[in-house]
Amino acid sequence: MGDSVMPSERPDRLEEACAVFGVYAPGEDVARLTCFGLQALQHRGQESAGIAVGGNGTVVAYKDLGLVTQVFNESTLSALQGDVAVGHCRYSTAGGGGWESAQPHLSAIDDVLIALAHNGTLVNTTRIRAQLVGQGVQLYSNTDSEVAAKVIGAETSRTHHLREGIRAMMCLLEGAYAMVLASPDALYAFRDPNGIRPLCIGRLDNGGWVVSSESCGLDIVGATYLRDVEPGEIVRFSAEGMASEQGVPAGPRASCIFEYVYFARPDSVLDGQNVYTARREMGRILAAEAPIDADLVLGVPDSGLPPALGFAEASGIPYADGIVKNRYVGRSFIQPTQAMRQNAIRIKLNPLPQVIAGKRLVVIDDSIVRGNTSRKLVEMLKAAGAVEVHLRIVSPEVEWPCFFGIDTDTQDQLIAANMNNQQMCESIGCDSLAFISLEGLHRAVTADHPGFCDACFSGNYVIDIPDSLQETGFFERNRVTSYAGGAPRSNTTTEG
Ligand SMILES: O=P(O)(O)OC[C@H]1O[C@H](OP(=O)(O)OP(=O)(O)O)[C@H](O)[C@@H]1O
Ligand SMILES: NC(=O)CC[C@H](N)C(=O)O
Ligand code: SF4
Ligand SMILES: [Mg+2]
Repeated sequence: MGDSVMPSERPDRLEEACAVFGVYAPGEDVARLTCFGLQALQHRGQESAGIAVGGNGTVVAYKDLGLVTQVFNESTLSALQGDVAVGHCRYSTAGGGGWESAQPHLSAIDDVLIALAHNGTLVNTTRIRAQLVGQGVQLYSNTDSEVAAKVIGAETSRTHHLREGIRAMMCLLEGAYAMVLASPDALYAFRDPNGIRPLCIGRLDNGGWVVSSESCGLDIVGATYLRDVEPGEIVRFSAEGMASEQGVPAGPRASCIFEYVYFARPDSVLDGQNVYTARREMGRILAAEAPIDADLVLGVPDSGLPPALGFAEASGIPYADGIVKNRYVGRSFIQPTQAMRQNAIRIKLNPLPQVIAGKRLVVIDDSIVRGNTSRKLVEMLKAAGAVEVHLRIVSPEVEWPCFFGIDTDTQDQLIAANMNNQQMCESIGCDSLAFISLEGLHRAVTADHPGFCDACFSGNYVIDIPDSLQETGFFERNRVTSYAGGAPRSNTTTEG
């Protein structure tokens, strides 16, 4: 295997983040609860789904390619009986898209199995994978996540303590990880030292425990939100209750700010901040930062709707439903043919000429990555009779790739990394284009901690990006440079 992050076959648009879910609840149908949790988190990844259940001295798993409801039915669920379960929905960032890369990944500790589910991307697995192979450990996929599972297995075999195995993995592997792990009799949850991807804990009425990427996963199974897993923390749920320890020291806090803009569901609360409220506030702030004279404010469904409401409130321009979304078209469920791909947005979005004809529109979307969505959308809106289309985007320009669990493409594909505002406007065909400022975005998101990752906007990566990944992600001119908004630091390290 080469680099951890797939260098080729990137998607056309911003993609998702993966979901993890875990339950410890003896006496409950833990697989069924996990299946419901995964359905609430389906927006985070649609390539594969899997559930592993621990009990009776072992762990069994079932996983396949497809959506949760395609993979699981009554008979697959009823075969998964136990006290503890972990589940996963995947959007691949490392390794291929085949069955063997689907999660959870199993690992053997002598004759006992464990199952691991991972959201995030690890940036330094190449050398560690080679070491594992050298030790005779068999890996079945080329994903970063399976390397983590096998490190935990190998280190636990050596030390005879699962927590030591998890701790060793946390010391060895760098990058973003929110993970849940099932053993035959306990559930573990742990998060990288920077807390990049989200992970929260809830409690069932009967005393069971639930862990979920987003709090909307707790809501669907009737669990009460307790708190988020802390950066570097290992939490264990078992017959002795909940026990916490610091696996590795916490580093600078860098929770993904893009979760609030696009990835997470609006009804989720991440680290104390509700996503809907943050999105509405982003719209308000953008209205103050980039005012425009227009007749109507439209949001691009779904994630553009709350900020459009905020923009309308702050600007006094009436809000209107002018774009209809086909809710049965998934994010990456049915891949269109090449010819259809050009028009993919038409499958999903359709303007309402009855509302927009003859009107000057402000159109709010969450992000522009390659610019394909906005270009097609503006064309459709003008064909439907809009006289002016002013695009307002509630994230700053995406100019840098993400190496922490999101496919934001390589720098040469990012429109804002290649064009200035006027060129983007011409390329997209809009009458004006403005993005929220980075400072404005930070002001809209007030979580219970001060630290966010905003590297895809600022180029300020909290973890050094290995040379091998820089070669696939960055422009030549941006390699081996220092940046970080006036606080220069190297973004270069040699893996290994
Ligand atoms: O500039 P681009 O490369 O086109 O990417 C940006 C678009 O990608 C996302 O939408 P997407 O259609 O993926 O999903 P959504 O329906 O959840 O908004 C995002 O909401 C933007 O609309
Ligand atoms: N989006 C994610 O979190 C991906 C998890 C993991 N890196 C994989 O590719 O399977
Ligand atoms: S680089 Fe962007 S998308 Fe990736 S973790 Fe940081 S803020 Fe989130
Ligand atoms: Mg969109």
